[in-house]
Amino acid sequence: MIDLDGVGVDFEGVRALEGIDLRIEDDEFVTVVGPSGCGKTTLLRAIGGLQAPTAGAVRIDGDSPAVAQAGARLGFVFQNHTLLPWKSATENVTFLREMAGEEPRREEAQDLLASVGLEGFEDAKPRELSGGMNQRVAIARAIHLGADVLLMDEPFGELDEITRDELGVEVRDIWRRERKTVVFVTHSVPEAVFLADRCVVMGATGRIERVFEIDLPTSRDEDVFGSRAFQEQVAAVRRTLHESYA
Ligand SMILES: Nc1ncnc2c1ncn2[C@@H]1O[C@H](COP(=O)(O)OP(=O)(O)OP(=O)(O)O)[C@@H](O)[C@H]1O
Repeated sequence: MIDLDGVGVDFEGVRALEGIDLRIEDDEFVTVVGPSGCGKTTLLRAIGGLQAPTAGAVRIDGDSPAVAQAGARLGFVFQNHTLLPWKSATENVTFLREMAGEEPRREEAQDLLASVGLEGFEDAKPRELSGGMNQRVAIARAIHLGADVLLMDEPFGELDEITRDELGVEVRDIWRRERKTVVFVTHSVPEAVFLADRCVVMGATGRIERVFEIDLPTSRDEDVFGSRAFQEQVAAVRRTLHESYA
């Protein structure tokens, strides 16, 4: 369980986060949505131990994020996939465990690559793969690391809309299969609603404006985008954002 208790972050004169109280249960898929500069990345960095809060505390199963990170319980997937350009897809997936002194588990890595749609690309280098394919490798890498918690910051931000939709469906499938806790930051309202069990809407002041329980089937495919339930919830989240920024 991830517990944020009164978390605030100040950067010399800029209040990026204020009074964030949020509890994320194990195996939950939580999205964080809001416009540029509202503090989404800072929130994710605070959860991941990459940014120390100036107020309040973050706990992951009772531990500090630094302890959780040292135990490889946190996996990061960022907009820029941060793969090593000279390594193959398989080597990029196994690399972090090797760094920790383990024997590479190539077969397991290749099964994971197949499960994210990359069968046949095991030996390809990042430059030989599209942006969406490289993000799939980065997701496989985080899962291979054995992290219980995936922290994803705009991982599809640079991809075209169709690829984003496809990857969204895949990430939900992976999440269901692997039983991970996911915190996923995006500025896309439809993406935030499609992926989430709960969607956290950030307000202009670096605060949580509202948390929506998303009422959609657990198993979701592209058909969800056309459903009335989906469109109504997208509209409700949009209304909250517009009210907050009015
Ligand atoms: N290292 C830093 N030093 C100073 N100010 C910062 C730093 N990091 C973030 N900020 C400021 O904190 C606020 C929140 O930034 P943050 O990156 O968390 O927003 P965001 O919602 O993720 O934006 P985006 O969607 O553009 O990535 C912004 O005003 C930003 O300029």
